[in-house]
Order: sequence, then C-alpha cells, then structure tokens
Amino acid sequence: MLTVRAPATSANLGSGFDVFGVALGAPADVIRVERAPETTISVTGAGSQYIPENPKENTVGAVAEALDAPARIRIDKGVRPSSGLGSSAASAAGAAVALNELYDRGLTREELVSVAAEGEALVSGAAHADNVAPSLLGGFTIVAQDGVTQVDASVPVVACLPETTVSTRDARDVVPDRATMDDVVETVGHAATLAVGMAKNDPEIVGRGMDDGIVTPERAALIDGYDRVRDAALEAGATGVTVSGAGPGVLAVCRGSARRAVASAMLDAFDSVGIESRAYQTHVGEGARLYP
Ligand SMILES: Nc1ncnc2c1ncn2[C@@H]1O[C@H](COP(=O)(O)OP(=O)(O)O)[C@@H](O)[C@H]1O
Ligand SMILES: N[C@@H](CCOP(=O)(O)O)C(=O)O
Repeated sequence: MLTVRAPATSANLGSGFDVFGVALGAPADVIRVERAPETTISVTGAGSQYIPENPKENTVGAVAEALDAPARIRIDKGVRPSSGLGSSAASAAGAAVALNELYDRGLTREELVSVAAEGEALVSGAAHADNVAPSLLGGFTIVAQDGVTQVDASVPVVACLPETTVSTRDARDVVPDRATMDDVVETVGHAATLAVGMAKNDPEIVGRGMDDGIVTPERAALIDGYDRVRDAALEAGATGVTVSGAGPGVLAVCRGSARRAVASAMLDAFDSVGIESRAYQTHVGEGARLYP
C-alpha cells in the first residue's frame, strides 16, 4: 500500500485567473492505494458525505483511468469540497502521485499535471490545472498554454472558509466573456507584480499584485459578507485579500507577525453577518508527499 499527502491549494490569487495557484501548508487530503483488478473508492473525512464513491464521478477515478492503473483507493478528506481550496484537485493530485508510483509509470510531476487535470474536467467542466499544479509541485505555480512554471515560496497566508459552499461549476458561469483593454492592462500589471513578489518571497509585493477587476467582483458577489471580511483583514494587517479559487473561501496574504490578528478579524467579520467560519493560519507550502 502507498500513501500520499496532497495539500489544499488556492487558485487565481485575484489577478491570475486560471493561471496562478499556491500550495498551502494545511489542510490536506491523504490518499492510500493498493493494486486491484478494478478501481474502487472509499471516502472519509471533511465533507465526505457530498463526495461520490463511484469512480466515474470522483476525480481520483478519472486519474486511475487516465493512468490505466486500477486500484483500491481510500481518500481521507482534510480539504472540504466546494470551499475554494482545491478539494477535488488535492484528491486528484494525490492519486496521480500514488498511482504513478504503484504502477511504476515513470511520469514526472510536471507530466502528472495534465493527468490530474482530467479529474477537474470531470467535476467543474474545465480541465483547469491551477489547483492540481501547485498540489503536485508545491510553492507558487503559473499554468500557461506551453507549460507550468514553479517557484518555491513560503509567504504567510490565512485561508478563511465560511460554512457556506459554492460549486466551481456554478462559479464559472459568472465569469465574464469579455474585458475592456483598460481592465486587461491593469490586471496584467498586478499579475506581474504578484509573480515577482512570490519569487522574492515578499508578502508586501504579493499583496500589491492581488487586485483584479475582471473576475473577482463577480465571484465576490456570490459570497455573503465578502466585503466586510476583506476590509477587516486589510485593517488587521493583510497585504492583500481575494476570493480563494472559485470561493467561498477568502485568502489573505500577510506578514507572519500579523497572521493571528488577520485570522481573528476574518472570523469576526463572517460572524458579524451570521456566518460561522474556520481560518487556517498557514503559508505557501510543499507539494504532494509520498510515504512508503
Ligand atoms: N475526490 C474528490 N474530492 C472532492 N470533491 C470531489 C471529489 N470527486 C468528486 N468531487 C466533487 O467535486 C465537487 C467539488 O469540486 P469543486 O466544486 O471544484 O470544489 P473544490 O474547489 O472544493 O474542488 C463536488 O461536487 C464533489 O462531490
Ligand atoms: N481557476 C478556477 C479555480 C477553482 O478553484 P476551486 O478551489 O474553487 O476549485 C476557477 O476560478 O474557476
């Protein structure tokens, strides 16, 4: 039996829609695999009651099929589904690493990105790889047409998850078809700033590059209390705040010394609109780890 811990991720980071992603130190899914004549899946842990065990409907089933690697697969969910922390992607990335090893397929982590993205196509209708790439490679990743670029980073973050859920599939329906040239120019500037900030591991520069006026306002409108939570986090010392993935999670970047205050301010702000939430005080972290 092989075991893999695959981290939650936060995609987009505001200015990098469908392009940027970071691996988070916590939470994570744990995937266990054993060879079997056909694929079976069992799911326990956070939100497991909402996750299908039918291999045709689960992201890990799509990965097993893509690698032609039937297995008995056990998923222990640490990443709650439909919260904006790449839950379906964490399972897919973990399964890709585990099954690649179990069947000695010899694919690199970079080559596993498109394999794991098959799982995302199954659940969100688009094979967006901005969650599976950081879950596989760790750090900060840029997914472009011609490949993935990765940089190690350890910027402190707070990921605050309200009890509500938003399906990525639904949240993709509100993404605008078009943007003005002014908005594009502004977003390119922010995205470039953010990428430099990650390369320098500097939360001030990362925070300056997180704003986006194209997709984020549409997504934020789906999250009750978003504006209050954002304002509270900035007031408490966050250098940048945005919707995590498709939401409803909210991601704040900050200096390590401000992390506790930022988390507490975000929890209080959700509470002030009658919504319970949970905050992960963490950092940009490592990718999927294989245990013998
Ligand atoms: N292994 C899995 N882990 C989490 N969700 C899964 C998995 N397989 C299928 N799903 C389905 O994917 C959907 C959640 O995916 P999505 O809306 O993209 O949110 P998230 O950002 O949390 O991945 C749910 O409908 C869930 O049932
Ligand atoms: N780029 C995707 C990312 C979705 O992330 P998730 O964690 O909400 O699944 C999008 O914005 O649709």
